[in-house]
Amino acid sequence: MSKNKLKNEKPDSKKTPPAKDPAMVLKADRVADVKVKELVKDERTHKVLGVGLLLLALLGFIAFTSYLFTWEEDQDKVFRYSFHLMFMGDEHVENLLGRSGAFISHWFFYNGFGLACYLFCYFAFILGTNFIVGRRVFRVWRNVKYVLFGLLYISMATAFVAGHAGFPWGGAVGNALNRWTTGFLGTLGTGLLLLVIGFCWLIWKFNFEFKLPQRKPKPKPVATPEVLVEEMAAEPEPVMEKSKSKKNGLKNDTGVTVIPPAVIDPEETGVTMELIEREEPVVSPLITVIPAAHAPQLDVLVPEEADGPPPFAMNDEKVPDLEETFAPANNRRKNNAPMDVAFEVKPVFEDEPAVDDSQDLGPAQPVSVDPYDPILDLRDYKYPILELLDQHSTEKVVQDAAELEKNKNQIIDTLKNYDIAIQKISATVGPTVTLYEIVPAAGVRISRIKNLEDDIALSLSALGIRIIAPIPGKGTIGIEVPNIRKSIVSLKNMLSSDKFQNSSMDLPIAIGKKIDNENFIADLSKMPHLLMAGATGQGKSVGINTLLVSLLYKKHPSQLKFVLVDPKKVELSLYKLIEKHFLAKLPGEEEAIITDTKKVIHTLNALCIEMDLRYDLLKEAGTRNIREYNAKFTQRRLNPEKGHRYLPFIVLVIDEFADLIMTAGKEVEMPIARLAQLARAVGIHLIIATQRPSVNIITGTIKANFPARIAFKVSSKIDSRTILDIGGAEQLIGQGDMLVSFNGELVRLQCAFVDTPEVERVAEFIGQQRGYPDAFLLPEYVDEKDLEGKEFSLQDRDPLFEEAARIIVQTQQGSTSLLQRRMKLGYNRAGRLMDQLEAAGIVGPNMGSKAREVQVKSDGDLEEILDGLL
Ligand SMILES: Nc1ncnc2c1ncn2[C@@H]1O[C@H](COP(=O)(O)OP(=O)(O)OP(=O)(O)O)[C@@H](O)[C@H]1O
Repeated sequence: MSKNKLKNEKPDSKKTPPAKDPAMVLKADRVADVKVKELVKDERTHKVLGVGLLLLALLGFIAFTSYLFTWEEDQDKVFRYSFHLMFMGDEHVENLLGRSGAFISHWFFYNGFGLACYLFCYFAFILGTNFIVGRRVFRVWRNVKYVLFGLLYISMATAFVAGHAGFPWGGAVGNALNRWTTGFLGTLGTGLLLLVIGFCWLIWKFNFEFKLPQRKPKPKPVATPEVLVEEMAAEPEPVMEKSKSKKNGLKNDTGVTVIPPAVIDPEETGVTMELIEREEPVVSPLITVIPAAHAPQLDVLVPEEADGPPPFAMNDEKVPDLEETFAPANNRRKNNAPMDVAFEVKPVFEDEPAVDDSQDLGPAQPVSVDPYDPILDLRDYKYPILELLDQHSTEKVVQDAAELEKNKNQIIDTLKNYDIAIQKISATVGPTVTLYEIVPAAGVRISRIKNLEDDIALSLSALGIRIIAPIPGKGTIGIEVPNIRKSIVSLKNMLSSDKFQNSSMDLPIAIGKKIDNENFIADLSKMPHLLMAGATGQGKSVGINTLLVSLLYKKHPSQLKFVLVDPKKVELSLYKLIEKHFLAKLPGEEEAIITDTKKVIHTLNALCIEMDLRYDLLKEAGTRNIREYNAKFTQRRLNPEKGHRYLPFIVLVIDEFADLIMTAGKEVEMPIARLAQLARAVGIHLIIATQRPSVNIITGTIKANFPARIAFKVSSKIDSRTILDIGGAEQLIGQGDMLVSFNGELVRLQCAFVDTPEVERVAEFIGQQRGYPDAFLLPEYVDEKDLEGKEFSLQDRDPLFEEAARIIVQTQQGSTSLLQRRMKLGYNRAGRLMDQLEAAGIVGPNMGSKAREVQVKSDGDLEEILDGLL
């Protein structure tokens, strides 16, 4: 004993007296406590426990089965020696598991539950499996209930059937239950009770259908229109049914509920799915892509168990098998610590295209219960088809095993240099970068890794490394490393995805793919405005085209209008082809795409007027937002005679914001800030892009009102902070590599790519169709300065004077806001008109909040007055 003590003592223990200080004792206790906790939590402990339980299940099974054949021979000895039998070396028993097998199985069978004892083996098996696999393959609580029920029912039933046989079929428990119940209900009653319980259990489990033979249906009377309407109302809308079926499963003809595989939650159902049951993985010469919804975790380090082709591809000519690929790694394993770390490559996610190329992409046309449908004006309008877009190179993500292996080792080695041990590392290969997700060994603080962020980045020193410590919502650390072979994300693929096709968003924009290759599709109307920045040549213009084309594929010209501001004069000029369908402009303007700063100011102010007008309309209609308003309007509950109209969404796009702020400063900033603050509810949304994300361009006022921001690669960490409030965008690798900050989350995406010729084809496709007679006209804006100093006289009266006079006399309402709405005017101009009408004697003086009195009562009188003014 004393030797052991000496062994455990540290070399310098002679110098340090044994710690008697209570604080130190406490501390030591805490350390021990922490160690025990870690040990309990450690996944290796769980695995060891799992193996132990499986062994127990197997041993129990062997002992019980052997007992069935040997109980007669061994029973005597067990009765005689009881548990001492196990320790009596000279006693021979017949049970395959020897004396302990004989005693334990006797105890379980004879004193316990008879045949039902096998349920204990079953329970040890499911617990063991759960521990080894590390998740709930079987639901424990449900199985506890089954086992308890089974123990009681089976033991009693077997005791009842076996009667007074020598073998303990139902064990002591079964016999006792049987005796009591037979005394209580009699033998017949007990038999019936057991039958009924068994039958009920089967019904509960399998839910049989009990059907009486169907009666011949009576011929239906011919449906009257009312009956038809009722039936239609009772029938769920097909679109609704589809979305419902996604969640809850779909009833088929046989009444069986079919749950799509992706919906089955193993946690929920206790069912695990195997790859074999599902569609074949998509195999390309470059890579095996397993759609994520179909793919459970795939551990590539177990090649013998991997079914089907390997998840890697090495190069175009040669696809070696996994054993070959990992041979050098395995050899190194003996003397290289990094190899001990579990390494897992996550399968690549792929969205299934929902439609074929030639399909019309318009949203499902809602069944209109109301005669008013905004799209009827251009009822023949065809949504652009996917064939107009190109597939850019291979879309398949390339997983290069050698590259993954090399990076993984470098990461492990680097972290080892900083004394950071790793428990597990997994890799998710995205289109441009691979995310290595690291689970640090127990006891390693994430904050330590965070502090070492710069050093680690330096040691890994590849261009574009970004460290995320910790990954939000997980206790892991992410290291993003650029791929040697990057893949382009074609907009075509994103637009054909199920997610985009079936989206019910108001303004869906396909932005790009996440690192796990999931399509990132957002609703601009929820964002509700977007700020984009990036140094020149990093993918901003492509990004803007991506957003615009996404919207063009999903919206009808009656539902959406763009206001395009392009100070560079070239970027957005392609869109002039769709002027009569999708563009908005100021009245009297030649060009819809605005390139001149002065006109930008006018347009922004006109948009502010449109916003105010829309708010008036919403208020009058008693609605809170554009959706409610338009719904009411299409139901014909709003009177167009009173100025109500269907409101399309308006998206303002400014391609180079820096130029505008430099030349016009506050004049541009103020209306933009106002729109950004208020325009969301009335369906006006802003997308603002800039090359120079400096603080004098993206001012506090602007930033505060643009919660959604996109950063392409920028030139400095400061720029990244200006746009995202955090560094990282300077580490991006360009060509559409981007960070999106939205809803408080920062996501790295590869922007979807759409080339200029594709945009041109889409614009031509739309442009050659019948459009509206003109672009959508914004309200007129008259600069205050232009009017200042002009003495009012009837000779200088507004060109709209006569029109205003007619409206006032026809409606007999002397209201300024009526003029604003009906004539799409700003408040100032409508006010001026009203003053002129007063001067001409058409309306009375201002009466505060009440409408003015209309002094001319008939059209005839008005014409006389107007003639007199000429
Ligand atoms: N999403 C993308 N995927 C692949 N390549 C891209 C992507 N976006 C941009 N690129 C490549 O980068 C080039 C420059 O992109 P883009 O013209 O959009 O840059 P920019 O930031 O708008 O530059 P500038 O500000 O000078 O107009 C493109 O011609 C294309 O080759």
